[in-house]
Amino acid sequence: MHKRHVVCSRGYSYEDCQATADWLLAQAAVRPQVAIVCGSGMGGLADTLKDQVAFNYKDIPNFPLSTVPGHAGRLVFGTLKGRPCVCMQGRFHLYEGYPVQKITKPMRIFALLGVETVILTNAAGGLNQDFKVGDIMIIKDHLNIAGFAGNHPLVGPNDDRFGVRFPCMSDAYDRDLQQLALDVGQDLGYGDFLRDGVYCVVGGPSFETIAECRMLHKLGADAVGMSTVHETIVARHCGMRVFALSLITNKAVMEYDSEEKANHEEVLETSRVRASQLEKFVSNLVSRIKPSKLSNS
Ligand SMILES: O=P(O)(O)O[C@@H]1C[C@H](O)[C@@H](CO)O1
Ligand SMILES: Nc1nc2[nH]cnc2c(=O)[nH]1
Repeated sequence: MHKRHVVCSRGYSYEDCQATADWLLAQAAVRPQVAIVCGSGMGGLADTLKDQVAFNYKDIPNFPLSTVPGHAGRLVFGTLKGRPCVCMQGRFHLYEGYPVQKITKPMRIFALLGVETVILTNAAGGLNQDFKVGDIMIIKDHLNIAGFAGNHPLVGPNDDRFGVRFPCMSDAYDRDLQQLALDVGQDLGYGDFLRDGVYCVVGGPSFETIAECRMLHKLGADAVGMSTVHETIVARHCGMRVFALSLITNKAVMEYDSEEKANHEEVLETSRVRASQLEKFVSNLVSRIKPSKLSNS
């Protein structure tokens, strides 16, 4: 009981999430079916929403703040090809010093807004040697190594109003949405740079050593990044469908004689180069997702 009180008082309780959702519902007329989280340098996606109502994170009650270059810190409501959406122009990462419950709180707020589908995007380093910089990887599964050791967003008292104590994750990434994304990619002529694979989350903020990259690749990861997995787990816990993609912004350094060095500038530059194609890809995907219930917006 005492422990529950401590967790609630930190601002992650059902009531805290509901208060933020109610505040947003009172400010914005759009009732979003789809929530989109923009990865590093991919915030331009949010600018493509029509009839926008946008909030700076600092003005939203009980919302975290973005601290990373390439993450603007705005929540944008609007429509994408006529579909009501909400877009996070900037996300939160463990390395910013936030507890994992805080960086995933927006997922719970989205569920309370009535969102059915979450689309997560990220920048990631390519571990799969067949991948090239600029490839888009549809995430089919993840490795949550920190989660094995207890740094997991669902640690703590479970509130059944969100979801069950022991949620299944073998279906974390919706297979129908993966197939739909492949179809969309083919239709757009993106076949040459569309891949699928396993994403591994690490804590960051340092990029990986050569030995770490080799280890993660041997463990089955095709790409490595610092986000997305925690959001996926919480979104699934709340019953939302998840589609996620990685833009391969750099090749993970796997050889000791390599002169390459991972850096955030390259990440942002690759995102900039692929920005308009990513926007097209996500907006076409959104337009082809079938809502499970009719929206009143
Ligand atoms: O928010 P994402 O996962 O796209 O950001 C990645 C991981 C780090 O925040 C940053 C490193 O360049 O990009
Ligand atoms: N951990 C990690 N995150 C990234 N985000 C973009 N590229 C990378 C990378 O190489 N490693």
